Amino acid sequence: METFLKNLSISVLAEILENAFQWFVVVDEFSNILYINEEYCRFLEVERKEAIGKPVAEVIENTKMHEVIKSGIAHIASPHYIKGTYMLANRVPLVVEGKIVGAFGSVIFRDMSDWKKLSSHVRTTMERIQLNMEDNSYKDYYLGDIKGTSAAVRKIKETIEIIAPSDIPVLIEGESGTGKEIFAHSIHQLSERSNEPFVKVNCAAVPPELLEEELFGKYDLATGKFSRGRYKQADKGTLFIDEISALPLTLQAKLLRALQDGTVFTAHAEKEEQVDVRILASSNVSLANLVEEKKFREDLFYRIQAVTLQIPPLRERLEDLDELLNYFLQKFVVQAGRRKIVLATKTREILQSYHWPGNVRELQNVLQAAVYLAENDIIEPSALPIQVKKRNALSFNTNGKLEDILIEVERRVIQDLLESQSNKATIAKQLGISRSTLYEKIKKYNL
Ligand SMILES: Nc1ncnc2c1ncn2[C@@H]1O[C@H](COP(=O)(O)OP(=O)(O)OP(=O)(O)O)[C@@H](O)[C@H]1O
Repeated sequence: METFLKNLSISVLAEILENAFQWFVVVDEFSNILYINEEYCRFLEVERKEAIGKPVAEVIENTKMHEVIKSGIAHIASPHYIKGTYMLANRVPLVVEGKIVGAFGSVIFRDMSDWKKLSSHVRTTMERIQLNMEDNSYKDYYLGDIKGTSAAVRKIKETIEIIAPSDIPVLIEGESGTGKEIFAHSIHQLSERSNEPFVKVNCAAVPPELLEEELFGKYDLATGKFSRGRYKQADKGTLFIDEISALPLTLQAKLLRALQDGTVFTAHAEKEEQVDVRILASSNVSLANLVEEKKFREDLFYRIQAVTLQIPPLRERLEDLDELLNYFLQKFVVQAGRRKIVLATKTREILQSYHWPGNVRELQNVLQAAVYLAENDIIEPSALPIQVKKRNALSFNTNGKLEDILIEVERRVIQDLLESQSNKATIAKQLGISRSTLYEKIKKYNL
C-alpha cells in the first residue's frame, strides 16, 4: 500500500481529505482525535485545533468509534443521529500489523433526506434498467450458473447435457422458485440454437383472452399490419412456455397443430407460415394429473413430455443449501457495495432448519434483504423475516425416537419465544407452565 502512496506528499493527501465531499475523523486506539477535516469542524461548530487530541465523544455526539476500536468490527452505512438529524456514517478499524491502532470515520450523507433522495433515484434507475432488460432480452444462464451438487441436481444436469443438443421438447416440472427457468435457459445455451432467439411466454401472467395474440400474433384490420407473436419470434430458436398448465384448452389445440405442422396460422392472417421452434415448457403442478382431470389435452401432453425433468423442492435437497447460501451472500454483498459480510452461526442454523416453501427464490430474497438490513459485518438472526425465524415443524428431523423429537420441539419453541419476548413471566403464562418450570428448562437447554 505504502508504495502506491509514496508519490503523494502530505500536503496533497491533506488537500484530498479536506475536499472529498465527506466529513472525516481519525482517532487513535484510545479514541482521541488525531485528524478531523475542516468541513466536519464547521458543521460541529468547533475549532479544529481544539478538537485535535480530545476524546472523540467530547466532540462528536453519539459517536461509536470506541465500539469499533473495541470490537474490530466495521460499521458501514450506519445511521448516526447528530445535531438533530440522521446521517449515514462508516466507521472502520485501522489495523496495522494485526493490531488495532485506531479507527477512521466518515459521514457519507449529511442527512437522511439526502440519502433517501439518492436511494430512490438509484431504485428508479435500476427498475428502468430491469424493465429494459426484461423487454429486450433475457439473462444468459449456463449450466455452471446452476448451483448445487445434490444427487438430484447432478442427475438433472447430466440429462441436460445429453438432451440439450437435440430438438426434443422438454417438460420441466417443479414447485415455484425451484429454478425451472434457469434450467430452461441452460438447455437453450447448450443447444445448436444458442445463437438464435430464446423467447419466453408466461401463460399465467398474460390474461387468457390476450394469450392467443401473445403467442400467435395479431392482425390489425384497420392498418392491415400483422404483429408477430412469440411463437414466430422464436423461429429457429427456442420457445419457453412457462406455466403451460394455465394455457386454455382452445389454445392447447392450436399449439398442438402448430407443433405438428411446423406452421402458424393466425386468426386473421391469410397464409400459413413455416416456423421452426424447439419447445421447452414448465409447470408447477403435475401435468399428468391435469390430463386425468381432463384439464390438459392428452395429445399435447404426450407431444411435450418425452423428456421430463423433475426439479425437487429445496427442502428435499438440503445438501445444496450451504452452496446456495454462500453464493447468494457473496452476490448480494457485492451488489450492495458492502464489504465482506458473514452469517452469525445462529443465523446459519436458523436458515438450515427452515423448510423453504418458496424454494431457491425465497432463499435468495431472504438473503438479499438480510444483507441490506445488516448493520455491521455480521448478519444476526434479527435480520431474518419472522416466518423464517419461527421455523416450521416440518423441518424437524423425524427419523429419531419420538422422545428425542419432542425434546427438540420443546427446546426450539422456548428458544423462539425467548428471542421474541424478554418477559419470562409472559412466556411461562403463554406456555401454561410455572415460571420455575420455565427457568429449569432454560437451564436444561442452556438457552
Ligand atoms: N440452483 C440454482 N442456482 C442458482 N440460482 C438459482 C438456482 N435455482 C434457482 N435460482 C434462482 O432462483 C430464482 C427463481 O428461479 P426460477 O425463476 O428459475 O424458478 P421457477 O421454478 O421458474 O419459478 P416459477 O415457477 O415461480 O416461475 C431465480 O432468480 C434463479 O436465478
